[in-house]
This record gives sequence, C-alpha cells and structure tokens, in this order.
Amino acid sequence: MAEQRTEGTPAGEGCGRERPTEDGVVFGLLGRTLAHSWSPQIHAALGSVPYALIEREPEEVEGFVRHGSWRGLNVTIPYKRRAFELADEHTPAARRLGVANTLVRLADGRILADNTDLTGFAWMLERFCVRELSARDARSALEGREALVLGSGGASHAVVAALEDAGAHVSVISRSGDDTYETLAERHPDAALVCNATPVGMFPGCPASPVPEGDLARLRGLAGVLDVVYNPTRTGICLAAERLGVPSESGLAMLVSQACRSSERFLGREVDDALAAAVERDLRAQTLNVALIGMPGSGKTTCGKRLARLLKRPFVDLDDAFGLDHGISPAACITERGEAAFRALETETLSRYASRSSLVIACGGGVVTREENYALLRQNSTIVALDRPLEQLSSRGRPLSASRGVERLARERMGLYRSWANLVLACTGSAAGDAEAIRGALGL
Ligand SMILES: Nc1ncnc2c1ncn2[C@@H]1O[C@H](COP(=O)(O)OP(=O)(O)O)[C@@H](O)[C@H]1O
Ligand SMILES: O=C(O)C1=C[C@@H](OP(=O)(O)O)[C@@H](O)[C@H](O)C1
Ligand SMILES: [Mg+2]
Repeated sequence: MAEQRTEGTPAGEGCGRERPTEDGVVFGLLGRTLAHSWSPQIHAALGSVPYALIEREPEEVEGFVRHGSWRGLNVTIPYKRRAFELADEHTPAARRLGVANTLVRLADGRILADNTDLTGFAWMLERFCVRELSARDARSALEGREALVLGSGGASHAVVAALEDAGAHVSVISRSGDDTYETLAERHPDAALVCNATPVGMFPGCPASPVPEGDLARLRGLAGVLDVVYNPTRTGICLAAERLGVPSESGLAMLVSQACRSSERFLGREVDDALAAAVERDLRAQTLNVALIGMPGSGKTTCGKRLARLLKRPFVDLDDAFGLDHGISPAACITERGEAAFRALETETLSRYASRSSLVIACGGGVVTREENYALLRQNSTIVALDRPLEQLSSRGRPLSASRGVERLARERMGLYRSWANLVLACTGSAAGDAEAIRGALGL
C-alpha cells in the first residue's frame, strides 16, 4: 500500500511507517535495548518524571527526536553520535566530544545537545581524589601524573577529557594499537590512576577484570582505580584493587551525577550535592544483595525468608538453588561424591546468583571454605554473619556437622565468617527478631 502523506507535511516527515506523535513522553532514555537501565529510578528520585524507556531501531531515531512530544532525553548506545547530529545547538562538553547523552527541547522548539557523561565522570573523579586520595581536588592529585584509560570506545572519550582537565598525562590502552593490555605494566609502571572505560566486568560478565591483578600489582605508583561500570557495585578490577590495598570506586556515582546534570537541564533548576548523595546511597542500598553466612543450622535459611518478606525482595536459598541446578541435594552430593566435588558445583551456583541485584541470599554454611567465593559475594552483596551459640545449632540433615562435629567446624570457620562479614549479628533468639535487627542495622 502506498504511504499517505498529509497535505503540507514536508517529504519524509509524518510518513505512515513512522510512529506518529509519541504523545505522553516527557522525559526518557533513548536507546536500542534498555531493559536493565536504572535511569527511571534515579529520575523518579530527582523529580524528572514521567521518565520512560524508549527503545527504537536506528531508522526510527530521527523521526522520534525531531517530532516526539518529549521535553528532555537521555541517550545511550548506539545513538549518542546521532543525537549530537540531530541537535541544533551544542554545549561545549558535547561539542568537545562530538557525542551527546542529553537532549533538551528549548522554548523555541530547537534542540540543545549536552554531554553530562563528561561532567558526571569529572564529579566522581573530584570526589574520589578528595575522599580517597586526601587531595584538595582532582588537579592537585593528578596534575603531571600518569593516568591510564582502558578502552577507546564512547565512554573512553568522556573519561579522557575529564582526566586531561585535571592535568593528568593520559594514555589510552586498547586491544589493538601501540598501547595494549599486554604491555601495560611494562610501559606504564608509574601510572597513578587506572580508569576502566570498557564494558568488561559488567553484569552478567562479572567479576571479570580487563587487567589481571598481577599487572595492576606491577604499577608501583598506583594510587587509585575507577570504573565506569556500575553493576555490580564492586567490579572485578575494583575487587583486584581492594586486594592490593588500593582505593577504588565503580561507576554508580558517575551514573547518578550524569543524571543530576541532565535533570538540571530538563527542569531548569539545580540539584544540590545532598540530593545527589541521597539518590546514590538509596540506589546502592536497594541494589546490593543481603547475603547471610554462618554456621550450618545458625538460621540463615529461616531468617533469610523472613528478611526477604520484610524487604519485599526475592529470596534465594543457595542450597535449594544447588538442587535445582545440579539435580541433587547438597547433603546427598557430599555423601555420594565427596566434599570437593560439592564445593566446585556450589561455587558455580553461587556465581550465578551472587552477581544479581536486590536479592536476599542464604548461603550454605561452607561457602567460606573457598577463598574465591569471597569475591563472588563481595561484588554485589552486603555480607551478614549470623552468630548463634553452638549448643543451639541443629546438625540434622547436615553431613559435615554430623561427621566432623560442630565444634571443629566452628574452629575452622568462625574466623572466616567474621572476617568476610560487613555485619556480625548476635542472634536474638527468634528468626523474626534477627530479620528485624538486620534491617535496622543496615538501614533498609
Ligand atoms: N533464630 C532462631 N531461633 C531459634 N531457632 C531457629 C532460628 N532460626 C532458625 N531456627 C531453627 O534452626 C534450624 C536451622 O535453621 P536453618 O534456617 O535451616 O539454618 P541454616 O540455613 O543456617 O542451616 C531450623 O530447625 C530452624 O527452625
Ligand atoms: O556447612 C556446610 O559445609 C554445609 C552446609 C549446608 O547448608 P546450611 O548451612 O544451610 O545447613 C549445605 O550447604 C551443605 O550440607 C554443606
Ligand atoms: Mg540453610
């Protein structure tokens, strides 16, 4: 069927194949696949609402940007360049990078493009230098020092620009070209800061790191590690930095900060630092899992169910998940195949669930017996150890408690439970009381 054109409509506009007016969209995020975006939550807290997720195919972008009813848009991959091109005016940040993550409809109908990824990263960098490096500001921490930026894609340009503004000597590390990951440690032993601007380590591919820990360890002057990836809360490279005693931060602050700067453009008012900090704190609290560890029979499963109900979160019992994943219960697996075989499979199950967000997770009592399980939990969970008097622990259906004895297990493990935990809860005597106490202590 031939396309009908309304009288007076310029060619190519308002044609039948385009979505018509997009009525109802006021603010939103434009991209291709957006299911996992956290921007709606952030903008709800900032007041830039209603805020929609707007998934469009490449051929639909121009029509939507030019003729949609929107007042303000965030833009993500793969449309940041296109957004820049479709705008009539550009802020200095957008012009400098040639890509836009923010579009604003001006009063006269023209479109302004901004890049708040640059200002967002600059804000996170500034705060990191003050808080973690005890510097007056980013410039006093970085001027004349070497900073490495991993990756040469879209996010990399914003990171490089912010670091150059702070006076750092920036080298971009990429898979091809002169400066590769293979030669990083050899060529840049004095780098003070490493910033990941690749998607390596992003959920669900976590906790991978773009740089092996051994190479980070060879950077003699390394003072900090930053990541633009914000999910999980502690990415693989941040966990590696943590093990080396180097301060690190993943990209949640940048995500929130770029949203604040966009919201300011959308609504024509300032978002103060206190609101930005509150939004970041709430988002972190909502998205981190709560993982319960402790002796077998200490009440992880029982208390976890209660806590999940209290917090209105999904509950995962890793022993049950183990059964579903591997078709055998933990107890039967230990008895029939031995503990080592069980532990390997347990780590597989743990890694699938612990990378997710906003769960209450009850671990098996032996999760602390494998060092690698710590990073899996730490990446996106607040770890809570239940401390219940040994004489109250049940050994029923628990082959290790029965064969080795609870006292010996406690001697082997209590130190680990305590050192892995962000919070050690002396059990109150009831699972409901324990759940309430955890909620209170974590401020959830
Ligand atoms: N806070 C508590 N006070 C008293 N008994 C409890 C408490 N939490 C759990 N229980 C009981 O202790 C036993 C072990 O609890 P469970 O949740 O299976 O422990 P875990 O998952 O740590 O092995 C169960 O019989 C349960 O009913
Ligand atoms: O302590 C352990 O080594 C174990 C504890 C069990 O979980 P609970 O702590 O929930 O009993 C279960 O994972 C398995 O039998 C091994
Ligand atoms: Mg249990």
